[in-house]
Parts: sequence; structure tokens; C-alpha cells
Amino acid sequence: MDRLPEAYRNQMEDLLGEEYPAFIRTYEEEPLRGLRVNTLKLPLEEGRRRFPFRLEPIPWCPTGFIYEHGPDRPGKHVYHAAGLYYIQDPSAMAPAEALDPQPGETVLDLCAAPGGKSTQIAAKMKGRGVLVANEISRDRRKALVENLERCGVQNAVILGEDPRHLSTRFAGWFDRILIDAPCSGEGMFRKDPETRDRWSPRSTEAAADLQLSILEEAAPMLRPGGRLVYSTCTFNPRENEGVLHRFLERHPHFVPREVPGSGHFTPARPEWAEADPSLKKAARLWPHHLRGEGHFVAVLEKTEGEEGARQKPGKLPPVHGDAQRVFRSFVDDTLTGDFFHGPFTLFGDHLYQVPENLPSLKGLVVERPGLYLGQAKRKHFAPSHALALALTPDQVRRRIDFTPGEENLYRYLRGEALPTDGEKGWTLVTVDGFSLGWGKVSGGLLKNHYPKRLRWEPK
Ligand SMILES: C[S@@+](CC[C@H](N)C(=O)[O-])C[C@H]1O[C@@H](n2cnc3c(N)ncnc32)[C@H](O)[C@@H]1O
Repeated sequence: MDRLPEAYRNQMEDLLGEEYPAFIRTYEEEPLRGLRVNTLKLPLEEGRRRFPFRLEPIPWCPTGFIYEHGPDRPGKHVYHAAGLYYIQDPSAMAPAEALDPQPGETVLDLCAAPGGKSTQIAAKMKGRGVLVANEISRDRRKALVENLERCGVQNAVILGEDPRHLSTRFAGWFDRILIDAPCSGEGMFRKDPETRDRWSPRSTEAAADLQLSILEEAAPMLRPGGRLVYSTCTFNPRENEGVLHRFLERHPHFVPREVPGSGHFTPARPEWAEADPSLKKAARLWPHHLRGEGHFVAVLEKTEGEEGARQKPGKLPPVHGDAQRVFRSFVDDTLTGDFFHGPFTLFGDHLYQVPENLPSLKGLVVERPGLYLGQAKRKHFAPSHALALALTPDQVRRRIDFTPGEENLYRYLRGEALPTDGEKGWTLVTVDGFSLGWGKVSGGLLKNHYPKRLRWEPK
């Protein structure tokens, strides 16, 4: 607590008055740890039954649970590598619940890395519709790609753009948009001391201006009747209510709506920013009122505006005959059916299945135009790790299954080749029936294709 900036403590004392002592005491407590069952991979109840952790439900997120850090280390369990859950702060589960995306919709997560909310949105979309996950920072994008792939998401397009470059391209295109904005991070000081050390009153002003500019760019991309969720992990009313006030003054056709599940939260404080009382509908998540870190969530509905001109679908690089041939022969040899129908595109020799009717991506930073299937080499096809994680065991002809605790499983995760009497060819490696990665059998050996960057340390 002593390490909190003095200006910050004064600010919070002024805002909270009588509540301040209860608030400041939370800095002496350990932050809570949460995980969210990835229902793209397994039903909720099966997850609860199967995971060897003590789980307590999170009231505002049906798939979310608090676990006990220390005895349980879900981040180090092989089920994590299989994408069966995502580790996420309990409060951070609130914005995607408020967004409430539906299967078949078009959804934009504009500030997406490392992907906590994108993976949550994808699970709610059940593989149908299009999720555009955008992240401006190149470094942070790597984690976004990895997390979406590990969770087996098949309908995401991953972009790396400044929001300014997206607003005309996707005009009126999205049913729902999440802006989980870069912020001063006051709600994370307990968990992340670096954020605390970077904080200054000035940094909150800069964050507020940046958030407003991101909202301005997002506004035209939402269809009339669509829903926008703005969230931060800060308490600062210059951000939060202050930003919404400035935005709503310029965009009266955006109307604040009740945050679903708001009974678990505390109403926003429009009076702290001299904002319209309707902003009370937004929610504040306070660590002294609930079991989680600090967050702010607002739901806005766009009541009118330009109907999406349903842009003409863009053209993506075609797939030449050789690439088609090697992919087809891989499918015939390895899969039990024709599960990938395209449309397909080829970036270099990398083959992707892309969502239909996507506006043109030309000139944009495209990290993944769709599901990455693998590399179409001249004579053969090398399937991607993303494809392995998107497949279920019944979709492949050959697989080797391990159970947690089995030594050969850890040898596989460490990148070792394993002796096998299995049939020759690409083989899906699974744990308890959940895919982990590829191996290729030849000459009595399973050659290891678990990606080098993900390999576990030798014991
Ligand atoms: C709070 S984090 C997002 C966390 C993410 N939604 C999740 O759940 O894992 C905010 C993100 O906004 C990104 N960002 C920073 N400046 C931005 C800008 N000008 N436009 C859009 N995003 C920006 C940051 O790189 C950061 O990844």
C-alpha cells in the first residue's frame, strides 16, 4: 500500500470518502485468480468435473471460476496446453458477458491482445459468424494469435491495425464491438506493479484522450441497432464516465443500456465527471465490493446511423492448383471427412480457410485472414498447430492418446521423438481425447511436431 503513488491515494480518498478504508485494505490482500472453461472444447459441466482444481463459480460469468493459486497451478497443467480453459481475472470476464455475442454475428474486438475477451467471445459464437480480433501492438499480437489458436477458434480474422484504418473499411459491418481500451490501469495495481509505477495524473489524461479517439473510430463500424461495449481496468472518472460523457455529447444516437448482470456490480458515477445521469447504467467493479480486480463496463446501443452498405466481399489471393492438390491429398490421408470447405486463400505458401463475405483486407496488417491450415510445400502439405488444436479426435485417421501424468506425454511436450508401432503418417497427439499437436510416424518413431516455441522445459 505504501508503494501506491500519493496522488493516487489522495484521488481515491476524495472519490470514495467513507468507503476509502475498505478500498485501500484490499491492497493488503492477494489478488484472486480465475479461469474460464473453453466451451469450444468441452461442455461446462465436463470441465468442472474433469479439472483437478478447487473451483468456485464467478456469479457474473457462467463459465468462469475462481481457483486457489498455490496448490493449483492451472497455467502449468497439460489441459492448458490443450486449450480447455483460459486463465483470466474474474472481473475481466464481465465485458464479454455484457457484449453478449451470438453465433452467426459479426463481432469486432478492437483492442484484443492477449485475447482473454476474444477467446470468451469466440466461445459464445460457437464457431459461427466472424470475429475480427484487432491488436495494434506487434509484440502483443503474438500472444493473441497463440491464445486464439490454442483455444481452437476457427472463425477469427486477426488484424494488427490502428483503428483509424478500419473505420471506413468496415463501415456499418459489425453487430457488436468491444473496446477493452488501453487505460491507466488503476484497477490492476494490486496485480501488476509495473502499471502502478507508470501511473501519473497525466497518464490518465492521455489514456482518456486515446480512448475517446478509439471510440470515435469504432462508432461508424457498428450497424444501427448494434451493441458497443466500452471497458477499462481503471477507476479514473476522467477515463470511464468522463470519456463516455465526451463521446455521447457528440454521438447522441448512442444510448447507454443496462449492463447485463449489473446486480453483481455497482452503478457508475456520472456525477464524478459531470455527466448525464443515464450513465449510471454503466457498471463499476470495485475490489472491496466483489471478488476481483477493478473494472469499468458500459453498454451502448446505436439507435440510428448508416446501415452497413454490406461492402462487396474483398478478393483474397487465390490458391493455385499445386497447393490445392497437396492439401487435398493431406485431407484424404489424414482426416476422416472433408471438414474444410473454404473459401481458401494462400499468403506465400501458407494456406488459410477464410470467412465468407469478408470486406477487402488489402493494405491492412493481416496476421491471420482466417484459420491457418498449414504450409503447402511443393510436394507435400505440413499441417499447422492451429489445425491440430481445431480438430477433434474423431476427425483424424491416426492418433496417439495420453493421460496426464504419463511420462511419454511430457516427453512429447518437451519435443522428443517417441517410439511407436502406429501406422505411418500425420498423427494427432491428444490428452484424454483433447488435441495437443501433431506428430508424424515413420520407421517406428513418432517424429515430434509440437511447435518449438511452446515446448516444455526439460525436467
Ligand atoms: C486492456 S488491453 C486489452 C486486453 C484484451 N482485451 C484481453 O482481454 O486480453 C488494451 C490493448 O489496447 C492496445 N492499444 C494500445 N494503443 C491502442 C490504440 N491506439 N488503438 C487500439 N488499441 C490500442 C494495447 O496494445 C492493448 O493490447
